[in-house]
Amino acid sequence: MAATNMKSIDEKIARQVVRPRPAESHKGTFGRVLLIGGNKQYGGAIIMAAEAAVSAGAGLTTVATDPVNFTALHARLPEAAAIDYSADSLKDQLASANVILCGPGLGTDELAWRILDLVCRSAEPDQAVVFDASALDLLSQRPDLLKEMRAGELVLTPHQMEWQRLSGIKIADQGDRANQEALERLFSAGMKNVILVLKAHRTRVYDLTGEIYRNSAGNPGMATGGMGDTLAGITAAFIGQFGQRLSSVLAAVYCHSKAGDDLYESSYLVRPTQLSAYMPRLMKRLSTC
Ligand SMILES: NC(=O)C1=CN([C@@H]2O[C@H](COP(=O)(O)OP(=O)(O)OC[C@H]3O[C@@H](n4cnc5c(N)ncnc54)[C@H](O)[C@@H]3O)[C@@H](O)[C@H]2O)[C@@H](O)CC1
Ligand SMILES: Nc1ncnc2c1ncn2[C@@H]1O[C@H](COP(=O)(O)OP(=O)(O)O)[C@@H](O)[C@H]1O
Repeated sequence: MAATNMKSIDEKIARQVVRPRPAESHKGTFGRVLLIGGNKQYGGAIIMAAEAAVSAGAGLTTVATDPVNFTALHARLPEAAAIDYSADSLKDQLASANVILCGPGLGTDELAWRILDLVCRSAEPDQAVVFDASALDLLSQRPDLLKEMRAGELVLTPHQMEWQRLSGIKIADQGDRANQEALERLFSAGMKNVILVLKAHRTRVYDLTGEIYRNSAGNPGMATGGMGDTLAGITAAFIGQFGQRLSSVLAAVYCHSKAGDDLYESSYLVRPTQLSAYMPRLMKRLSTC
């Protein structure tokens, strides 16, 4: 196992990543993000993820979902385009995206398996893939799919129960050494750009170099369904506009929790949609002073 070294995820990292926008930029500068998920039961999950992606600065956002969610998505988020995730056009969308987020509210039925298989097989080295929620539950039954992926960057964002399913490590035993070893088992030796975001009260981020990062922000007001979908959307947007880099993921983790902390100062709980709405102001502050 590689040597371990703990670092803090704090405002300094976020400030280095969230820089002022170049004057001559356009929507294409900030990434094409494709979000896949939202079955008939969990349309809210992919809508929250998409709202987070748009609010965190994704240049172009497309949502591939069950058509039953189209009206709600268009009403809630006119900035995003929508396609049917069971249609052949998903292949074209997968080919043209810079960042693919797969999983929020996807479910675990046969269609979900087909979609996951397509994402795993089609991702190219110039693309980043973020797996969250249902996609992680499916991958816990077929972890071999991960080893075959060619994506330039692969980000897994499990909470502790999802990580238990994927790694086989019980929540009580999820120490740094065990987590690192499980990550190394899940991926081929040659894969470099793999990032594990293990969500909890103090989220930890691991990569295959042995570095470990511990989040310094976050609060119990964020313990609300949809908060992880929101982090996944912010993460995809940050990779899309700031690049396929570990620092983009660390900044996303920090900004998500810092936004939660700012709102928690005057509110008993933090709704995921409020957190998303606050993101542009937080990013402006981080980028300017
Ligand atoms: N409005 C919506 O449509 C929502 C849909 N969701 C989707 O629902 C699907 C299944 O999610 P479920 O929440 O039912 O099942 P999960 O598998 O996500 O969670 C199962 C249980 O794990 C436990 N757990 C233990 N440690 C935890 C930790 N550190 N953080 C979070 N949970 C922890 C919790 O008690 C939780 O009820 C996913 O696809 C997800 O995206 C959720 O994101 C919630 C909101
Ligand atoms: N008590 C807490 N302290 C700090 N952060 C929290 C707390 N509870 C939840 N969070 C954060 O909220 C998010 C919850 O993610 P997740 O459980 O996947 O939600 P969902 O599946 O409902 O979208 C994670 O980023 C987690 O770190």
